[in-house]
Amino acid sequence: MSKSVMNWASKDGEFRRQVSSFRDAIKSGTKFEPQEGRYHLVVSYACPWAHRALITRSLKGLESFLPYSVVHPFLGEKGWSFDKDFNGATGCLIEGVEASHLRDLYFKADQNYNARFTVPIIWDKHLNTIVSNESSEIIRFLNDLKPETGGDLYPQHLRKEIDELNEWVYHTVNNGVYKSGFATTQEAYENNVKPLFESLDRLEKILSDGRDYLVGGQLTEADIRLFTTIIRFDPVYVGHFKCNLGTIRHNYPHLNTWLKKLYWKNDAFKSTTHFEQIKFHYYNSHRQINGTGVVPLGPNPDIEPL
Ligand SMILES: N[C@@H](CCC(=O)N[C@@H](CS)C(=O)NCC(=O)O)C(=O)O
Repeated sequence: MSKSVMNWASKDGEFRRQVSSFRDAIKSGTKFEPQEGRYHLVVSYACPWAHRALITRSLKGLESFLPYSVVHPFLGEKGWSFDKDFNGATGCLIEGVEASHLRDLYFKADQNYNARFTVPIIWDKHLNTIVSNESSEIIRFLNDLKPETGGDLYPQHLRKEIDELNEWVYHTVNNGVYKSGFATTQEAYENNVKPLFESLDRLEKILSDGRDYLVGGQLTEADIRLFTTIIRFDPVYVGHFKCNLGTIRHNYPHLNTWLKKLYWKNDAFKSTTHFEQIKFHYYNSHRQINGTGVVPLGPNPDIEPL
């Protein structure tokens, strides 16, 4: 790789997320046939993109079809590692596969791979390769694998509305927190943090009629995609990424209620959220913005009771 993995911002001070490289799907009639015992998910509990896959796996009852491994929450010079010495980190766990770091799997899949080593990935034990490292596509094909379980998270009649919402939420919220936090100029920071809060205002308005879900009166991927950013907002993004024009709990009552209901009423959301790993990862790994690695104790509690 030409530049250090710790080098997040471009020369103009703006953070740009790379385009994912492995873009296949587990799907009947393709080389990635749905088969028990064949696929393995790798996540970081800290990562909002990987969290999408964990929530979907759980909602769709794919626990035995898709076992998973958790990387250590510290993201170092060599990328994510399979160290186990942290509460909840599991080591590589993929039978017959030797890997000390996530990058080892990327190089087994493509020895010329020269982009970032990101989670989530889905590993294929038969073909020894990565099926996908793009969370937005992973959650779609997991949804399609078991249409009868957990409701349809991307129903035909709501697709247009979901796509439209996903589009601005992705750029200004999911990625907006990173673009604010990794900005290295005042201008880049302000150019991203303002649209982020405008979008939070817009979401607050959408939820102001007391609805439980963003689109169509039912749980969809739009809720999953927003949840994994909003659950990290007060504990991490407000302080670490300087997204402090407001907090969810104090300034966004409807978003806060939407968040708390998903978390407390649906175990797929609660059981996949690990605040200790989330806080440890961000505050320790990004030393360019938190030089000491000290993890703040608040907010208390991580998420308010219902
Ligand atoms: N587009 C990807 C983004 C995944 C991503 O950026 N993951 C981060 C963790 S939050 C990562 O693994 N970063 C490691 C690195 O960039 O070195 C997706 O949605 O799956």
